[in-house]
Amino acid sequence: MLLDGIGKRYRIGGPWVLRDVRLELRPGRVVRIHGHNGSGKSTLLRVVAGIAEPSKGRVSGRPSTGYVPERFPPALPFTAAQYLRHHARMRGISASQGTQLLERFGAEQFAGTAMKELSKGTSQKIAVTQALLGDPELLVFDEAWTGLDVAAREELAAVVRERARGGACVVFVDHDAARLADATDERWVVRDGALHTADEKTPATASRMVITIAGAAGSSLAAHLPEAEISARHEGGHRIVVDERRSDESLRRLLALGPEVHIVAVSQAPPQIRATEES
Ligand SMILES: Nc1ncnc2c1ncn2[C@@H]1O[C@H](COP(=O)(O)OP(=O)(O)OP(=O)(O)O)[C@@H](O)[C@H]1O
Repeated sequence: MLLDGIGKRYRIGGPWVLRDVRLELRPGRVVRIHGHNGSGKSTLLRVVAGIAEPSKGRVSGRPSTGYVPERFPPALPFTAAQYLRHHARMRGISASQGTQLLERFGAEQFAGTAMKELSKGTSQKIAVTQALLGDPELLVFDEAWTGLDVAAREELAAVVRERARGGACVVFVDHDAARLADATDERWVVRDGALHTADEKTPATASRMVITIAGAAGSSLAAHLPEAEISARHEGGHRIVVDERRSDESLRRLLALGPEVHIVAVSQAPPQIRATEES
């Protein structure tokens, strides 16, 4: 499947959430999408899943698709089993796969429970199960692991590996940087509406940059730099430590603060400064 020149905004004249995105999704690939909160990851996944229409550009070669949305519709007027049977019918398959998947995720005892009475984690198991029904060639997971218990999280990772080995393409967003780290073939970052290839370094060894600032930068500086990991006063100014992949963004934000903020130096941080997580 190819997304070509994709632009997305939610209203005419509104801001572009995605601009000129090109992404080729190939069989058997596990593709991770990174990005800050609000950068447009879910928007991109909705376009990939075919739930949202792009405002610009073309999507071609769409295969059969299963999608786990970031928020599963609550309070549906079905039991879990009825809901899964309905999806199975729409995909022209027997309902037995739904039952097997529920067993695999440890949720078979909730088949007869009304969807609106399910716990958050069990609802998520149903969301994941419906996406997997019929072995779609493309799986789109927006925080699909969130809310699952440990056993189900491991089971879902195993399913992803199996499906990818079987030729499915899996595109996912997850807050846990370690999720499927060993199985991920491609990493992309949504930044400023554009899609960038991600640095291949793992977060634990990613480089840090130190930005030294002189001038009237007050204690509120950190509020302007949400991506900064450390912000400390230093000889009449500040020192900011930031993941090198976010340093351009920090520099842009600092420049936008005006002439009283003077950037004195930008340098590599010593190796003992490590990232602990990323989004
Ligand atoms: N239905 C919508 N209508 C209008 N604006 C929207 C809609 N959905 C998302 N947006 C806006 O699009 C931008 C990107 O949102 P999106 O949910 O795609 O980001 P995200 O990277 O998935 O964020 P998060 O990590 O917080 O889930 C945000 O500015 C958001 O407010």
